[in-house]
Amino acid sequence: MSSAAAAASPSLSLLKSTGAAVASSAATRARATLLPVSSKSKSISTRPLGFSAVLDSRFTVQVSSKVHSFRGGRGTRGVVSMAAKKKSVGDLTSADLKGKKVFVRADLNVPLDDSQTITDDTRIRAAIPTIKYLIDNGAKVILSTHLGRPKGVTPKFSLAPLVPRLSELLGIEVKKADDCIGPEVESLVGSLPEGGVLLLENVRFYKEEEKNDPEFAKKLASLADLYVNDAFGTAHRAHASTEGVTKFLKPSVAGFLLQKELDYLVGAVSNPKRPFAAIVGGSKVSSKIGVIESLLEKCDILLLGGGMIFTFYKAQGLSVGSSLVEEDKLELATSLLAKAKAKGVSLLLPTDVVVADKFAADANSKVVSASGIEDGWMGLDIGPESIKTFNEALDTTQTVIWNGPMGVFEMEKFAAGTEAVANKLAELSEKGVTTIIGGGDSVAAVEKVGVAGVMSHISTGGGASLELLEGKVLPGVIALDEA
Ligand SMILES: Nc1ncnc2c1ncn2[C@@H]1O[C@H](COP(=O)(O)OP(=O)(O)OP(=O)(O)O)[C@@H](O)[C@H]1O
Ligand SMILES: O=C(O)[C@H](O)COP(=O)(O)O
Repeated sequence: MSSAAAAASPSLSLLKSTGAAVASSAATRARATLLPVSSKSKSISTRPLGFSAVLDSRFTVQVSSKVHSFRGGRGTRGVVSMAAKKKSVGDLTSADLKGKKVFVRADLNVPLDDSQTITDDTRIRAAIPTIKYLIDNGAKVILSTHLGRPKGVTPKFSLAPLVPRLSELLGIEVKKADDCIGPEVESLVGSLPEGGVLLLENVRFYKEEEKNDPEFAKKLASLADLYVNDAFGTAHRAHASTEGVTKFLKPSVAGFLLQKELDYLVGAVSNPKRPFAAIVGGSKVSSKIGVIESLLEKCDILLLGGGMIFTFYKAQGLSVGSSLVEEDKLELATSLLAKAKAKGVSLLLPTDVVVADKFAADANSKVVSASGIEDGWMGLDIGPESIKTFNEALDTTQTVIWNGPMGVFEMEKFAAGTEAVANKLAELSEKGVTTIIGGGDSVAAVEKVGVAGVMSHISTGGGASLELLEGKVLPGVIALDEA
């Protein structure tokens, strides 16, 4: 049985009582979201986007002595810093590349099904521009990646299934080594022609990779003359092939994908066209604290969805039935709401939810107000009134970043909220709004809805994009040479 009886009036007074900017009507909400914006936008620098733009001073201190800080309205209350640019593969000409052995670290960690067929080749396609550029300029490409999290040599994590797709996309026959270091690899590298590509075996077959072992990094480096890091998805890992190797190879430069990811995720977020909205969902508030806190410093509007909202509801004194709640994060939820209020950020929590009588695709479900969740029911999606409110808020924006689904979108019954956000962002993107999808499940949702092609940027890194948005240092980026 499924009924969609939206309960009349959610307990907005409760939601408002701690200061969350949850307004009581769509019109009021629209005004609420617009009010803080003008005071903020005037004080933001209009520097061109570049991946040298960084989220906070921690990021830049180590890469440049030339750091400019901007202090302005609420959006820049944290220090938004700019550092000198990283050197890019595009800065290297055929004079630099012809005949040179180039170690390219990509993130080709793609999903494979039980028959070892690639089920999503996005990461392979994303790595192609850098490899092609190197091929076209006569370099000998030594391509390295990890696949999965193997413990030692594990046949199911071999890179062999990647070779046909890589060859097809590059239009050349890609060779594969059975190892990533050692005499056999050295001999294959020795016979690589200019414009040839050799794929090394899974670099995580060696435990030394994740330990960032200097001797292992040195062995990888000894294969090549210079280094290109295009593995954005792994840039948050200080591993031998992402960080260690840069100590032995000069120049060490950024690939085109890495550069594009940083342009969007760092550039657009630290210097956004305003109004700037962030949509944060996903299962738990604990895994998104850092990103929420960081975005509260920068955004004008914050929309929250997913399993985490029930911790916020409970912190407001609402009943949440058997919804996902992190009891030890109730105080934190209250303080995040207070922080949003103090910063003048328009924080919207869903005012209605889709509840189910069990966590299953065939559960009975109904729509209730945020204050109407009964015992025995769990919230698994945001409701139609919330979708409408979120859409109205998003209609006022110029930049939107989205991380984490609004509900259990893997089950059709609870996918409407996530799909509505995906469709809204597609519509806004077509109108010129900058739309950035921050990796992980939100990317899967956008692909499921079939609107991936229209977004301004879809990150290839789940964990890496989250860490970047939290303002954390990415070791794989820091280690690269400055331009
Ligand atoms: N109301 C809810 N109750 C329980 N689970 C939920 C709810 N809403 C969303 N989820 C689940 O949250 C999961 C995604 O959460 P997660 O925090 O991993 O998001 P993410 O940012 O996309 O993560 P990642 O980047 O690691 O994939 C989805 O599998 C979804 O089913
Ligand atoms: O899929 C990812 O997020 C990256 O490839 C990094 O993988 P890891 O989380 O196993 O380091």
